[in-house]
Amino acid sequence: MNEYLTDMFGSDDSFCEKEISRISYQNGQNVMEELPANLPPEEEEGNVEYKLKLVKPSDFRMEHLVTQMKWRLEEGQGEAIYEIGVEDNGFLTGLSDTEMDASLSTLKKMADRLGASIEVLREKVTEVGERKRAMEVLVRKVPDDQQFIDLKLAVLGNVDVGKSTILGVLTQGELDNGRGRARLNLFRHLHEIQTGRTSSISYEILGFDGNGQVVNYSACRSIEEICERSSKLITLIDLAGHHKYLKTTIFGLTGNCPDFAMLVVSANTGIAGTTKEHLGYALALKVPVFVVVNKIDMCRRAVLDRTLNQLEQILKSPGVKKVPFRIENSDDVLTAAGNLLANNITPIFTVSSVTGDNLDLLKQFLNILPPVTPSCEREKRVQDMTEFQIDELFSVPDVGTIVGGIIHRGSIREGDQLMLGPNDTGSYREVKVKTVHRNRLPCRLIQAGQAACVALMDVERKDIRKGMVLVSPQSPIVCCKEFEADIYVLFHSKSITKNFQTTIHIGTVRQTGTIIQIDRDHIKTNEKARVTFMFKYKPEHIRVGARLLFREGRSKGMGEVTRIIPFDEDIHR
Ligand SMILES: Nc1nc2c(ncn2[C@@H]2O[C@H](COP(=O)(O)OP(=O)(O)OP(=O)(O)O)[C@@H](O)[C@H]2O)c(=O)[nH]1
Repeated sequence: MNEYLTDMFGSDDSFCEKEISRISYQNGQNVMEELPANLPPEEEEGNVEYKLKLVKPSDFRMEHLVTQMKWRLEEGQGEAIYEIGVEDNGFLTGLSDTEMDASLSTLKKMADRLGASIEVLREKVTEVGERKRAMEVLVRKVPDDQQFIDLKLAVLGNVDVGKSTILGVLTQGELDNGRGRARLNLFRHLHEIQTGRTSSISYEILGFDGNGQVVNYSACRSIEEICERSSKLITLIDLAGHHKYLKTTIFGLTGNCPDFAMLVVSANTGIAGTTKEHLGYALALKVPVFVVVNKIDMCRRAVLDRTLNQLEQILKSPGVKKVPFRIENSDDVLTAAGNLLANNITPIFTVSSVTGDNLDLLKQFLNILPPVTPSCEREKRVQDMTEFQIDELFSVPDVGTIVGGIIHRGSIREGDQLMLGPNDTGSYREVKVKTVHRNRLPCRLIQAGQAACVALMDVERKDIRKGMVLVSPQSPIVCCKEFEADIYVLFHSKSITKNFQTTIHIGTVRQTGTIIQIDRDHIKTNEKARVTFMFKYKPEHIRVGARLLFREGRSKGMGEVTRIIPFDEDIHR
């Protein structure tokens, strides 16, 4: 973390101007070059496979090809990219039409054997001498232990930029009228309909079928139907834009562990209000970001260019160090999705929710967004002891108490015996899982990384609070009221000393805490320190290595938990 990120959180709104004068930039140009004529050499690991041709393979070779496809799909958690007509060193040799047709037919047979679908993403035609073609194909197969491939996407941005509207348009399949029509069905509370502002977190889903076609409410009547028809499902987490709801927004971001964040900016107002702060939080939590500039129907080209330039300066600034990449066509979408994680690219879309301009590019991008966690890491977490973090509570007549949240480790099945806690005195109690639901549908099993709802037997709602966990009975207890952390102050008007009180966010834990020890007299903006925090009210279940954010008024900081001081009830009496 360096000092420039503090500009994201500081109260100094002249940041953009300062940055513009500090950095030279190529006005309006994509920093990425055009897709090269050749690709980088094939990598052994990962989900991308190069195949020069797949013409009439022998039975023996076919077996090998199918096994290899299965492995590539596992590497990509259900998605693999095949580059046909490309040599292992990345050279785009290309194939004649007949060879390409035969290769695609073999690829289709291989996919059929595994129950996977194929979708051609793009084609390159080389015209030097004889006409030759190379193709990029997406192979998708929902892993056996999953109902669909799923990703979580947090939607961030200032108030009124059109976050709920974009979600409404994507999930309902109907354009907006510029006066709030599309966002209407996303609101949860009466006061939200009255003010038009999102104050709580709402979750929407957008599906894609095996051919990359959108599956949403335009053709489906229920969430069940969307889930059934989708092979990839994106959960869109609509977070509030207004400053007043910043705590809820941070909670949504830390508690939901999104795979990606979509920062929405209004073309006519540019970087305003909470935009920089939202971007800063996503960066602090290391969530990959892409930007959607909305409402392009409302402004002149010059105004849009000013917004884009402003954005590019912030993204390129030393604290952010991203490569802004404007998306203008389908080719850009594929380049951006392929480079998002490895090459620090931040794609910038320019759309209108009223005219629908470029929304097809955004949908295409969402369809091919790759999974973030490497498959080996995911597998390790699935095998680990269970830990489910609670971020929502419901009481349903005839069912009882239901907890919603994310399973970070292990798996949960109906009938499992788990420990629920910590309560106010730091203890955990045995509970039995009645049923498990994902996307409002019952399911057999949930696994690490998934968001789900778990109905518990014989537990009263009043005995549970957000931030509690469900863990395996064998799990080591990591409950504490005091913990050590390395912190970094993003903004404080003076200096932070011992006894400083702040709201601490760690995953779904949100509680006031006090610095009771600090390894120096005081810390100011841009400075680091090792501190000991003490929660004000009750012990919490947290882990070493967890990222934390703290915020009080205009003071903001981030850090990492380095040591847990195990909670001993007697000491705290
Ligand atoms: N002309 C035009 N209006 C839009 C567009 N997108 C959204 N709007 C309008 O902008 C207003 C604000 O949209 P919302 O979706 O409520 O904004 P929001 O970012 O979700 O706001 P918060 O929930 O308060 O954070 C509504 O009246 C929309 O109809 C667009 O592309 N063009």
